[in-house]
Amino acid sequence: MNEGNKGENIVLIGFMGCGKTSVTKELAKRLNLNFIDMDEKIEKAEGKTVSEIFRDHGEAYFRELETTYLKSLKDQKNKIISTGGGVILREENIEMLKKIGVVVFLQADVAHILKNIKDDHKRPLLQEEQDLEGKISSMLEIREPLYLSTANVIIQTSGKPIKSIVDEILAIL
Ligand SMILES: Nc1ncnc2c1ncn2[C@@H]1O[C@H](COP(=O)(O)OP(=O)(O)OP(=O)(O)O)[C@@H](O)[C@H]1O
Ligand SMILES: O=C(O)C1=C[C@@H](O)[C@@H](O)[C@H](O)C1
Ligand SMILES: [Mg+2]
Repeated sequence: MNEGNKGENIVLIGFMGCGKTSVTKELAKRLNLNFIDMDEKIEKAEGKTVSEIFRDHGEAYFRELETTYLKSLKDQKNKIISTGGGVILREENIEMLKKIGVVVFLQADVAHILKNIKDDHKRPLLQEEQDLEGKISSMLEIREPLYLSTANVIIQTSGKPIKSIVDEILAIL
């Protein structure tokens, strides 16, 4: 893998519903490596879903858990790591992500994101949103520059099947 050693992990970042978890699992299968899904690990450690953590303790508490969990990944090697969509909101997280592995940004447009999340109510920041499309657009406006400046590799995912996205990542790395 290029990009120096960087723990030889692959770290996937991107907006909610861009496909991080699905691509991570497929990449891990193809490379015969283990994967880590940060949201799933935090849920397991807390014994609650992400939505329940937001409901019971608020977003700030979840962000602390996210940073603490990220710190615990510093000695990981040869893993495919899927992050939460908001992991790039903290500068200290960005610095850690860059050290942990090669960072791949799955860049999706609003239509692709909307299609992937519309029947799924597990994302607290989008729950009970009347104008889902408008909300995604305004969040993307703030987050896109952060994803872009964190990433070593950018992959367009809109309209592509998971397998093609994985093929593209493997061709680049
Ligand atoms: N390229 C794609 N083509 C078709 N379906 C997709 C694609 N990417 C994701 N999906 C579907 O969209 C849904 C959300 O995908 P996934 O959970 O992988 O996203 P995520 O980026 O991990 O989201 P979150 O940040 O909320 O964890 C899943 O049902 C998945 O099967
Ligand atoms: O984009 C976000 O801020 C989030 C995305 C999810 O992966 C979860 O980490 C949580 O719902 C917050
Ligand atoms: Mg996910």
